Amino acid sequence: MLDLAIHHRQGDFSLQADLTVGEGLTALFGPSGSGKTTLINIVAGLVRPTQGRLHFNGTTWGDGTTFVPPHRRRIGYVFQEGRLFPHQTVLQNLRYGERLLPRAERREDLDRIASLLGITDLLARRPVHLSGGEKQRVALGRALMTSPKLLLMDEPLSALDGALKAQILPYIERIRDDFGVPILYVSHSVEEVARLATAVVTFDRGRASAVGRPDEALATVLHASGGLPAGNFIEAAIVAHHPEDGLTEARSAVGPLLLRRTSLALGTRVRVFVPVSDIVVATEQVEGLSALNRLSGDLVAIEERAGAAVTLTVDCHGQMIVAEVTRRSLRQLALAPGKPVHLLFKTVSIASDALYREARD
Ligand SMILES: Nc1ncnc2c1ncn2[C@@H]1O[C@H](COP(=O)(O)OP(=O)(O)OP(=O)(O)O)[C@@H](O)[C@H]1O
Repeated sequence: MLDLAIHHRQGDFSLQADLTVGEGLTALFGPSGSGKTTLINIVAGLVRPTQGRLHFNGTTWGDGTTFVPPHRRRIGYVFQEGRLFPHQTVLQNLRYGERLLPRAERREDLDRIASLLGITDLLARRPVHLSGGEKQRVALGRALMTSPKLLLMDEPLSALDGALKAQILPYIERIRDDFGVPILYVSHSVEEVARLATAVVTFDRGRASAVGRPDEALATVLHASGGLPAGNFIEAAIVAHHPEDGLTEARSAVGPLLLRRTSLALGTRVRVFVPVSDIVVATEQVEGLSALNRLSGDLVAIEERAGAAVTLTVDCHGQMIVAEVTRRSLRQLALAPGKPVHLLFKTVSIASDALYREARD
């Protein structure tokens, strides 16, 4: 467990963070320049905070009197662009991480890591002969070969295009699920965070907010930023498959959900992303509509935005769901806080890549 309370000033920028980070993958999420990299550099010992304390699993890494240098923290660090040693082979790059450790502390097996990351056939190559995605997998392997107690990943996928990203995501999921090492993961990408994170710390102009659930943190951030694709993350468990209709049924706190057919096993926990733009708002139960998903709740907030759009927040059995209507619909439906509403959306509108497997049971 990582426990920190720090204040750091660099130039005009100041960072304030008071957090406890547990196991799993904790995403550090926020706009450019909000302090994410500064925070992980402080955790790594590469930047010494102006003030504060940092403890890891009961050991003090830094406070007013103690400062544990980076190489004694047992941290694996994966950077945006890999930073492999260009003149060494993949095997030598992997062994490098291991050589930093006394023999008795080497826990990781090279064959296992190479196979986990799908790089066994690349061991004799030099980085110049690897694709971007392969390089990043080797960088992940090198970090794991140091038998780290904590992994830091600073936008490890941001230099890769969409298809390569999609190839690497499952490897990061495996590391998260198989290694039992806490991961701090810096990202700008909602999709990455939604898929990978078990917890999220949001950053806003140097202020790191407490660790929260991914769906709540992301919904709040998207809502506040007005960023697209704004939407709702609904946590659910797969309860039935209906192959005859090509549908999968899931149960969630907001009600039953019908999804496009997936091959996930019954009981698997998923996060379903429902874009705001896909939700239709009704004040009465409507029949004769093709939308298969219907949630009910009470309107709790109305926020008029620039242009024609109005954002509604609806309390559906305790979870806030955000929807959007036009000003005209707001008037015509006489929407007001406290009014019961129904939210309808089509099953088919849930894109397959918006269905995320939950990290842990
Ligand atoms: N050595 C430094 N001296 C002064 N200011 C710095 C230094 N390093 C970073 N900064 C400033 O601190 C702020 C936070 O930077 P940081 O790299 O932590 O942000 P970030 O959230 O990781 O951004 P990005 O997502 O773009 O990587 C920025 O305003 C940056 O310009």
